Amino acid sequence: MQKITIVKVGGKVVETPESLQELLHDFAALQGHKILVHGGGRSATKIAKQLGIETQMVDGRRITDLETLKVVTMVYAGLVNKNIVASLQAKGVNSVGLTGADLNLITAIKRPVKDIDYGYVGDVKSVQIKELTTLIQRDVVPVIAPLTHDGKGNMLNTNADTMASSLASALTQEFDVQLIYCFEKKGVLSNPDDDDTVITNLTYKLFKQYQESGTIAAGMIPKLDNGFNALTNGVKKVMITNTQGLKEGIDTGTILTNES
Ligand SMILES: Nc1ncnc2c1ncn2[C@@H]1O[C@H](COP(=O)(O)OP(=O)(O)O)[C@@H](O)[C@H]1O
Ligand SMILES: CC(=O)N[C@@H](CCC(=O)OP(=O)(O)O)C(=O)O
Repeated sequence: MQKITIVKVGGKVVETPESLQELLHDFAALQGHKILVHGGGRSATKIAKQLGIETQMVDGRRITDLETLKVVTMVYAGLVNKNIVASLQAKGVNSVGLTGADLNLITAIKRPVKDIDYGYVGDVKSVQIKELTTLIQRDVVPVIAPLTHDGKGNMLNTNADTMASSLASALTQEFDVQLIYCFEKKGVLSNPDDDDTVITNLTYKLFKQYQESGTIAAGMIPKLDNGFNALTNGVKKVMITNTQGLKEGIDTGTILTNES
């Protein structure tokens, strides 16, 4: 089976031009088939503010009302995605920017309202990899924005970590998949205030213990849930790291493991 690397890059890296360029430089140097999934939550919040739209967050999660949906569609599928594609072209990487609506790649269901109404947020329903695989086999590098569609004509805002995990899981039908979550820290830390406390191998059991003690918190919880889901679904390797971890042949950061 051919190999593929899926890199997910988060909001803080995307938002700072220097760190984004460093990431794209390392991504461009990666050998073999690859996909970049990007976030951009912080950029969306900033542009919304400039447009006079206030961002509402509940427990760190965005409430996507109709006006916010317009903003995230413009920012994720437009500003962020196309700037990444242009930068990759400048580095000799022939890439194509896609959302989940393009090629009918990812359909989602609008999240049902329980205690909180998250608005136009999509929970992934299905991933169609046929057309994507054709592009990949032609050495095109897909750059994927965190948006899905509901099949009835509506775009939905979907968490970028979940998009990456769902894509990685679906692509195991055709490829040996490795998934790398790239963010601003060296990895998952056993002391969140000390960057030199990277947990090199993390089991699900240990993750839950750290979550219970509050050591692993906030955005790291859904990121790890998504990462372990991918591992369960047959993804060969899941790593959480910074841009350093992308450099060929270097295993830095945290590797998720099934062994206990
Ligand atoms: N134990 C931990 N180790 C590393 N980061 C942690 C930990 N606990 C919480 N975090 C937080 O998780 C955040 C990453 O989640 P998130 O902001 O969703 O990532 P992304 O930048 O990919 O969107 C980090 O910025 C960090 O503040
Ligand atoms: C539904 C949902 O959570 N959507 C996210 C999509 C962007 C994202 O995931 O960006 P980061 O990777 O930078 O956090 C949001 O709007 O914040």
